[in-house]
Amino acid sequence: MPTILDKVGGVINEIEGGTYPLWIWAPVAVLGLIVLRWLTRPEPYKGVPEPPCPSKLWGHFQSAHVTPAGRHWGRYFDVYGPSIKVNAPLGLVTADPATIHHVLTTNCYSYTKSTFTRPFVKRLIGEGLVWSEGDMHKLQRKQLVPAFSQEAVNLMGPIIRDVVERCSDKVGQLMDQGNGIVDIHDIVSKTTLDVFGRVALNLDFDCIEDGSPEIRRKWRAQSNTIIKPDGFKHIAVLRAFPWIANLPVPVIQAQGDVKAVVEPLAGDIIETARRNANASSIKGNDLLSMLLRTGEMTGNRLRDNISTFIVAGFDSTSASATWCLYALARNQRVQNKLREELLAFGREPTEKDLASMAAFPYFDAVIKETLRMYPVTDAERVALEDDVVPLKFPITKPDGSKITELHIRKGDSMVIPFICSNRLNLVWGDGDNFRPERWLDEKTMPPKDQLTQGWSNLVTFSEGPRLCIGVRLALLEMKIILFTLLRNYTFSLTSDKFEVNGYFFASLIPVVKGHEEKGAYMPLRVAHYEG
Ligand code: HEM
Repeated sequence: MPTILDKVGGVINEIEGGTYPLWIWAPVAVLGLIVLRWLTRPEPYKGVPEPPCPSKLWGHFQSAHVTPAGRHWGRYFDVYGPSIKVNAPLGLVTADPATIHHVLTTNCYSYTKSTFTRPFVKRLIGEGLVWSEGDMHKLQRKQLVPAFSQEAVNLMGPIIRDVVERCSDKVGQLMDQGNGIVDIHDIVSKTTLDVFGRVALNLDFDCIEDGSPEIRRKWRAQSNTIIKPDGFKHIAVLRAFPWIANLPVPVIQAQGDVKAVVEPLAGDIIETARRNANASSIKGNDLLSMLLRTGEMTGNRLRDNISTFIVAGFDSTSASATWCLYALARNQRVQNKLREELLAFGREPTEKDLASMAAFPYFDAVIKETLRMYPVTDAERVALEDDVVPLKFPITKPDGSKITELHIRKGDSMVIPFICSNRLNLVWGDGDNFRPERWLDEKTMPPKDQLTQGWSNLVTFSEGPRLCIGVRLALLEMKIILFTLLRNYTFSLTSDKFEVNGYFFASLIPVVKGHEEKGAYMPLRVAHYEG
């Protein structure tokens, strides 16, 4: 009985007027079908404006990398609106709130981190919550969420205060040693690393007193390698050929160095706890103790998540607090007004006071404005299936008609630069201005339907099922750091010409003009607050 393949082969043989064996015509037919499908595929993101490409060789990579964070895409959004299209592998670059909501919330599990981002995340922090996708993510999230409830986070308050008091004392010493100039980025990042040692593992890294040099040196080395002007080449090559991520190239594998230090520490503690105690007798308000008590997550998964919390939590929180102190140093009026409010409170605020912020309207506004202006990360996604995404801001075609939604094909990628979304001039009017007052009067805020739907209508902590799990912890820690330092010290710029720009690598790294060789650096003039 002739099969369908024999029949197709027969037809081809008839057309060709010859007789070809199956092993010749079958691959030719399959290849032909693939080429035909490829040639007739619909154009990705049809109708979306495509700004000129700055480099034939590097596309937008080089310019986006060497331009301070947000400015490369931001200036296109000012001209073309918040949806633009660029060459693969980036695809759609969007700050449109409706698209963002659809991708991050409504249809979150139909979009995954890209083939570039996932191996990078795995090397950096392991196969924990940030790395996981789909059902695995839902399960891990369910197991971990109780450890990040407001109640659980409030219990971490005393640990954070203890470390931050040490930080405040150290700032005084550094001030004396450095003629009043202190690298705020360095001391705040040591502080948050110490906080995370304690709140994640109940372990004292003692970074404030220059302990645990290995973790600090490795983190600094890897971020400073990537933010160098030619660091984009590593990223561009990895994006084009994601399989390279597995090669034993030092600059690539260095991205796993911090995990390599943290993981054995977490692994040892988990193993000791498993051997020595029954779960209910484990004491401590740190994340590991809490998770060991619930017993829902064990072994390597638990270890990878503890390592995830440290790496995802310490640098993002430290960068946010550092940018806040910088913004206050640039805006003395705001700093004075804020300090007045903090001192007027008259007693030590409890964790509850800090969580509600009802007593601190201006502090609340300053924190929101900092996290609007300086979101420390952004997102990339790849569609797992064909989809249609809505646009809040329709695209006007040359013939005057409007595009109100975009057709996405399986495999299409997109970039969501959070910093541009939070500063979109179309929405905020003066997106690049640090103006906490905008949060104090709802009438001066943009309409809600033009904003994203994450924490405080910002996308800083993402939104939807993958909203940052550590948001409450990050906010409490930031508030304790700022409250403590502003009560004791004043901060100002070192000179009128001081210029600092942010560059992305795992967080928003401050780089000072004229001191680029130092990498991450934020020198500020610090003095005791005399009252
Ligand atoms: C100001 C500080 C912080 C900012 C701005 C921030 C921002 C973010 C953002 C934007 C995401 C989503 C990433 C994505 O899906 O592509 C995220 C996820 C995450 N963050 Fe944070 N984060 C901060 C602090 C923290 C802290 C303190 C922790 C502590 C453990 C933490 C742990 C995580 C984890 C585990 C995820 C993955 C959540 C999931 O996929 O379900 N973050 N964070």
